[in-house]
Amino acid sequence: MEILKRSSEVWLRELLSNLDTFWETVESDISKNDDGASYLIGLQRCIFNFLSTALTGANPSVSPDIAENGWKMLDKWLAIQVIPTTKIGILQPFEEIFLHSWAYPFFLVAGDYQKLYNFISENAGDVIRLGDEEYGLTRDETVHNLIFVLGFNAYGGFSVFLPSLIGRIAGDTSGLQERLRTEVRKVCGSGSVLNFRTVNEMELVKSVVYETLRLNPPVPLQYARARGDFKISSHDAVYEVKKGELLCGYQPLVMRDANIFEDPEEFKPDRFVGQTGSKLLNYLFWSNGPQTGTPSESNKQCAAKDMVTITAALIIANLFLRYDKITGDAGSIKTVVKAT
Ligand code: HEM
Repeated sequence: MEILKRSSEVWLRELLSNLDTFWETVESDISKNDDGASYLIGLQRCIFNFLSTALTGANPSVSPDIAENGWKMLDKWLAIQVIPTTKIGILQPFEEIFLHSWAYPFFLVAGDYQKLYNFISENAGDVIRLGDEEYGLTRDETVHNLIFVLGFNAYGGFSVFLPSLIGRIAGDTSGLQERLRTEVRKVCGSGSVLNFRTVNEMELVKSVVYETLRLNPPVPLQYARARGDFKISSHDAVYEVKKGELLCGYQPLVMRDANIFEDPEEFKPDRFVGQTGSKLLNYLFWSNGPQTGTPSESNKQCAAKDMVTITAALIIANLFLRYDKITGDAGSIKTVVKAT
């Protein structure tokens, strides 16, 4: 949380400059390919460069190997951790036997991990000093924790979330793009620039972010072991939970609760707009807690709960300052029409 607070100035600058590079690459790829261009590699590169600089202060541009391959190193490190819990959908029981039955050994990614370790250790001086002076952490502890927050929480989370957000917008044919564009340009017109304050005024943009997280929570499962006996209530029943029992929360089910959300299976861009809409934020749980909650050391809610939604809103706003229209899906962009 301290790192997030300290990084707020760098955050916006790094996000926007890396997005410029990303969209320039997409434009150049589209111009070479009539069928459109896959953007996932460019997006991951963008997210990695932006987050590494914003969170740790280590800018990948100082290391050609990390700038070129850092995102790939994290992908492999993430893969061996999440494959045992991820449904692939191939023939059972082989998936259970071969993919979900053991933890993968660290040596498979040890070389790349060491490169990331050295990069952070050599280039994240301010944050490492902070860990030492304010929190009594050794260099080793700080670097491992930075790699985890950067690689798993931040890079992993955005790598899953952003394709579904971009795909939702690029694939829309209901007129949503026109409405988003109008809102963004109204707020950012007449001399106002895009920043945390102006993006906060964009009600529809924020609602689209929330609605995407409601229908496609990037981290669908949460587990926890009860620390004591307690009772948990649903709309119509109360369940007793005993100390030590393992609980599993499945977000896609929770956030399609028909008692709370009208037409729960439908993507409604305006769902969270206005006073009635904002009450629904009490039931938006993508961050392992309600959107109206506060992450703290005494809960397990995503430390970057607000940064994630505001960053996603900035990405949409930036898109509609740059383009009038885009078409594509969660993996590729087919066409872009530059802002007139
Ligand atoms: C789209 C991006 C993100 C998503 C979807 C996401 C989602 C989540 C979720 C679901 C949890 C709870 C995990 C659990 O206990 O089961 C969590 C925890 C956490 N997230 Fe995020 N997160 C994102 C981005 C970030 C970023 C950018 C940071 C950077 C600081 C961050 C830092 C954390 C931390 C430190 C925790 C652990 C909190 C604790 O255990 O007390 N997350 N995140």
